[in-house]
Amino acid sequence: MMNKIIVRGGKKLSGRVKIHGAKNAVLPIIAASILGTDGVSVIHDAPPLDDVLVINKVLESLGIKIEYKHETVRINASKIDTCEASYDLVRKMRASFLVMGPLLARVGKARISLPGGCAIGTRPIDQHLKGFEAMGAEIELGQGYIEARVSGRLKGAKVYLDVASVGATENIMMAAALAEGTTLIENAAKEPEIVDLANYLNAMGAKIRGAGTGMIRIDGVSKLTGAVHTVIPDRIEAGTYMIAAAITNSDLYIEGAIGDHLRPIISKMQEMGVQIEEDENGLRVYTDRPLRAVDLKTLPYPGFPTDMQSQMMALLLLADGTSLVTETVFENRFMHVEQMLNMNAQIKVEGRTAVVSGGSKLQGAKVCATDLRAGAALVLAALAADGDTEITGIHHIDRGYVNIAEKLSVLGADIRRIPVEIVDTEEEEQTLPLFSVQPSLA
Ligand SMILES: CC(=O)N[C@H]1[C@@H](OP(=O)(O)OP(=O)(O)OC[C@H]2O[C@@H](n3ccc(=O)[nH]c3=O)[C@H](O)[C@@H]2O)O[C@H](CO)[C@@H](O)[C@@H]1O
Ligand SMILES: C=C(OP(=O)(O)O)C(=O)O
Repeated sequence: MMNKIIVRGGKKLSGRVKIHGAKNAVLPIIAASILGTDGVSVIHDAPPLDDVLVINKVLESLGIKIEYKHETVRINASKIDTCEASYDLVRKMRASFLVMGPLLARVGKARISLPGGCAIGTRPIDQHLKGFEAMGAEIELGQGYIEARVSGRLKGAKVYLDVASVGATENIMMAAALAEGTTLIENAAKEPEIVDLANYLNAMGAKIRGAGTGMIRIDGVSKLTGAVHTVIPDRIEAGTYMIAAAITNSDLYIEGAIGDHLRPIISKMQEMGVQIEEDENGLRVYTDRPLRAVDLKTLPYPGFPTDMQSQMMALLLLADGTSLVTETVFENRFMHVEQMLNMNAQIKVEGRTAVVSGGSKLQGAKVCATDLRAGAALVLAALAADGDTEITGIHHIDRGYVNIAEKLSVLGADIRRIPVEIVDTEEEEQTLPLFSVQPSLA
C-alpha cells in the first residue's frame, strides 16, 4: 500500500531513541553468508527494513534457507541450487550485486542482472569486475546480465581500486576469503561497515587483516562455516536523529550511537554550535541557538558521509549565513534541493556545490522523496517548518529507516503515516491507524 507522511512542524522533541542495526553492514553480511558451507549463520540486530527482505529473497532464490524473526536472520547455506540473481530482485536494490563475489568464490560461477544506475548517479561496477578478473574470473556481459566464471578456485591477487568503493571492497574481500593465496586490496574503502563485514568473515574462518585501513590483506582459506554475529548500529540512522534534535532545538539521547563512527558528523554539528555529549551507550544532542553556517564536502570515510549530506543540508537551512555543501562521491545527489525549494528554502546548485542560504523560515509544502536520504532530509526539514508538510515516495525512506514516523512521534513530533488513497477527508483520516507496519515484500 502506498503511504505518505504528514508532518506538522514546530514541535519540540525529547527523550531517547534507539538506533537499529546498520543497513549497509547487514546487507553485505547476509551476502557473505553464502560462503558458509557448514553450519548456520545467526545474524543479530538485522533491522526490519525492505532492503533486508530483498537480500533475504535473493539468497532464497539461490536455494539458501533463511529464517528472519525478531531482528535475527538464520542462514543455512549448505546447499546452493542456482547461481543466478534475477533482474526482478537486483532492480529493487543495487546491493543485491554483493552476492556476485561470494557466489563466484563458492560455486565458481555467478550470473547477476546488471544493477544499472539510480537516482543519485550512474554507479558503475567496473571496480568490482576488475577485482574478480584479477583473481582469474572471466566476465561476460549480455542480455542485461553479467556472468562471471572461474575454472577451479579464484587466485589471490593485488587489486588497486581507482576509487575507494565500498561495494567493490566488500565484493572483492568476500571473493578473496575463499580464494587460493593472498589478495591485497589497495585504496580500499575504510567505512565501519567494511570492518563489520571483515569481523563476520573472520568469525566464519576467514583470514582478513587491515579492514578499516586503505590496505586490506586477505589470506584465502579453503572452507568457511556459518557464524554468529551482531551487526553494528546504523551511523546514518543515528546521524539523522542527531539532526532531528538540532533542527527542532531539542534535547535527545541517541541510544546505541557509536561516537567513533560518527566523528565527521559530530564535528560538523559542533562547528555549527550543536552541543554533543558522548558516553559509552550513546550520544546526547542539544542546541544553543543560533546555529552557525559551515561548509562541508562529502568524502569516503573518515570524511563526511554522502549518506548524511541531504540531512545536514536541512539543518544548514536554519543556520545564520551561507554554507557551501560540496558532493564529491555521487554526481547527482542534490535531488532534495528542488523539494526543499518548495518549502521556502534558499539554495542554489552550482555544479557539485550547493550554496545554502540559511535563515528564511521553512514553510510546509507537498514534497516527494526522490531517494532514501533525500526523503529523510525532507522529514527533518518538515519538523522545523511552519504548517503541514506532506511527503510522498516514502517507500524510499522505508529502505533505510525502521518506523521513522513512529520513532519521531514517540519523541513528541506531530507526524503521521497515512495510506495515499484515502487521505483526502478529515473523517477518514481519524479512523486510520497512525502507523502501518513496515511494508512486506512477501
Ligand atoms: C549498500 C551500501 O553500502 N551502500 C552505500 C555504499 O554504496 P556503494 O558501495 O554502491 O558506493 P561506492 O562506494 O561503490 O561508490 C562510491 C563512488 O564510486 C563509484 N564507483 C563505484 C564502484 C565502481 O565499480 N566504480 C565506480 O566508479 C560510484 O559511482 C560512486 O561515485 O557506499 C556509498 C558511499 O559511501 C553509500 O552512499 C551507500 O549508502
Ligand atoms: C545510497 C544508499 O543506499 P544504496 O547504496 O543501497 O542505494 C544509502 O544508504 O543512502
